[in-house]
Amino acid sequence: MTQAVTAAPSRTAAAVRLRGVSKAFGSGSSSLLALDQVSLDAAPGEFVCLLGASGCGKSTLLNLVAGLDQASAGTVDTEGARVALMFQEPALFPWLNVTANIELALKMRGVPRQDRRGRAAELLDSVHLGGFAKKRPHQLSGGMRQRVALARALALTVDDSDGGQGTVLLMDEPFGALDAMTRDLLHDEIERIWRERGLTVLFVTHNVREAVRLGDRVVLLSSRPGRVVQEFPVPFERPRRIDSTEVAELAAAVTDRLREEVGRHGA
Ligand SMILES: Nc1ncnc2c1ncn2[C@@H]1O[C@H](COP(=O)(O)OP(=O)(O)OP(=O)(O)O)[C@@H](O)[C@H]1O
Repeated sequence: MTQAVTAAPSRTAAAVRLRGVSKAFGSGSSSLLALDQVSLDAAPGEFVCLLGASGCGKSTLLNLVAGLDQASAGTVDTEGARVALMFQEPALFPWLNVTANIELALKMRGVPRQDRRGRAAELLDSVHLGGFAKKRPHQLSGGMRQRVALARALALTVDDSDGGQGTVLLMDEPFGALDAMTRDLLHDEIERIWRERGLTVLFVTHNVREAVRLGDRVVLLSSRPGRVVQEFPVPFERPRRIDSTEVAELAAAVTDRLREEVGRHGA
């Protein structure tokens, strides 16, 4: 294996900082501890993948970072960053065309009416959907719908002062429902957009190879309750191929560790 290895850039501040975060659902004897004392940082511009068995609290963790839910203990800090969330289901409004779906997000972000059409066109160009502005969601493939969902997430974070720097994008298995070929293309796309916009990404997936293909770092969570078990830096040069030897080898090591965890908890 002769692939070049690049050192991770030195980073100082954190865009996302979790310290001793626990989350319990319910109370008394029926209470369920979903996250237990999770401490985790994502540096500005870092791509962090969260991996774990089903039910280990990955979505709960993203919801806490998004401010959609409150931690039972500990602190969640996003340093004033704009935070957007993207899910496995694109959840577009079916009665609106692609442009109108994006314009609605821009409206929610407070972009003046006269600027919305142009901004929506820019965002659609950036996800390579410039020719599909008038289509309704049902006229698009699953991969295209996820591109629209990505453009909409970016629309919710527009800020002219910094061109997108200072945005935290939370992605909850965004490509989980797509076929392998489409997913591969979208890996290239999200990597390009992440780079161009200097986004900080927290990316939840069940797919170990996907995590190694995309992440600067892969964070492995245990289940019941979710705890950080191990972090794997991914030092390989980008762009990576999901079927490359180096990705496969590291993914195998991560999978072994994941199996140990799943075995321990009987999930
Ligand atoms: N609102 C809720 N009320 C009660 N329990 C919840 C709630 N949300 C999540 N849980 C429980 O917390 C645990 C963690 O759930 P979460 O959805 O965060 O896991 P996950 O790792 O994202 O799972 P998956 O990989 O299957 O999507 C699970 O046991 C789940 O049943």
